[in-house]
Amino acid sequence: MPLTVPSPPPPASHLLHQTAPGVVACALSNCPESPAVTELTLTRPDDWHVHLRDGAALEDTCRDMARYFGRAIVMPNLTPPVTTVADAAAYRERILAAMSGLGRQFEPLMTLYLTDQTSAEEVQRAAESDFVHAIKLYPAGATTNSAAGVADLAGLYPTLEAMEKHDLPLLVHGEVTDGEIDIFDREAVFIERHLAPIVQRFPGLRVVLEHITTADAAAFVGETPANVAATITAHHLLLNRNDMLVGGIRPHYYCLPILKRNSHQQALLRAATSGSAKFFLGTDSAPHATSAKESPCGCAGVYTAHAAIELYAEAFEAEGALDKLEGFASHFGPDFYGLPRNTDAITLVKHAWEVPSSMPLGGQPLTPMRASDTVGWQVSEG
Ligand SMILES: NC(=O)N[C@@H](CC(=O)O)C(=O)O
Ligand SMILES: [Zn+2]
Ligand SMILES: [Zn+2]
Repeated sequence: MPLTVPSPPPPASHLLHQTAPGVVACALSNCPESPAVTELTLTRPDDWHVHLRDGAALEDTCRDMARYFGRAIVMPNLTPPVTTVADAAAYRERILAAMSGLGRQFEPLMTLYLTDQTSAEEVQRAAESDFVHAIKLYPAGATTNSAAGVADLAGLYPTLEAMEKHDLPLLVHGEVTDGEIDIFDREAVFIERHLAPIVQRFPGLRVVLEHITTADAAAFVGETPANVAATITAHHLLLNRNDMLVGGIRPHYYCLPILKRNSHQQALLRAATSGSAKFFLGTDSAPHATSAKESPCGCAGVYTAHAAIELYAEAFEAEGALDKLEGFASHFGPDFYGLPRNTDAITLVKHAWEVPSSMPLGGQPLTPMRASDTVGWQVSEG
């Protein structure tokens, strides 16, 4: 008599179809019971930190951004920076004009650039406008176009008080600029010296620590109340400093805050895939012409807008956490900003495609992330 071998029970961590709407198979990439996910439908995502630049570049950055993102928090670090509601209104019109030929619904969410001169009246005007959604703090000299940033953080307290009162979120490039502090430590030192005191002093202020790069930042945000959140980029999830520096220096991976060691990358992956609503998608896609990156003094910034959600899908897939992508990419950002979630959807398919070696940026060549290499996911319906 043949023996009937009962099929083994599914592994405890088996993620069935129903656990995430749109996931067509087990979301564990190495699941022995079920084939890997090949298709994923998500609520339309938004990008909560992007650089669209200005002038001729806008047409190119907007084209990539409007492919499937519904909205984006647009960084104000132009030259000169966007410091007033009137500046933001004019910049928004330029973005909408660049978008107009694309036949796409896309909403730019504008931000102001905080300076030592930002007044409580400007904060109130921003809060009362329906298109300025946050104010961005760049410590002076910390990153690209930050020369006009804040020199004296304590001097800003009246402005932060006004932001807390009007419930206008503070976005933070969290790095100290002190020449004594090693570049790899600048985020952790900023948190200890500046961010922790701000969060303590203004408990009602909504704060987003942007593009976090360290275990220290993930832990700080994880431990604070719900008014403090963080964005995480795709490149900080996919890369660490070895990718940038071993076997030759790769200037296209140079960004700020700089890529950290592998243990920090692992902490970011854990935070992004944890399901915590405090961590959400912000690409920090930051285009610079190839000539400005491949230079004796190259600019900081990685361009990912051409493949953003696809790169995040790779990172989440490698963690066996594709079922956590929708919360991170499409739910937690609007929830934090007090905006409705998008109501339509996009579909990603597991299909490798090649990124061009070069893309245009306002008439100049730009080298996108994964240039001449493949990305494993593709948006099939935007
Ligand atoms: N991230 C970067 O490396 N660069 C950004 C600025 C920023 O977000 O810090 C840029 O504007 O180029
Ligand atoms: Zn920054
Ligand atoms: Zn940025």
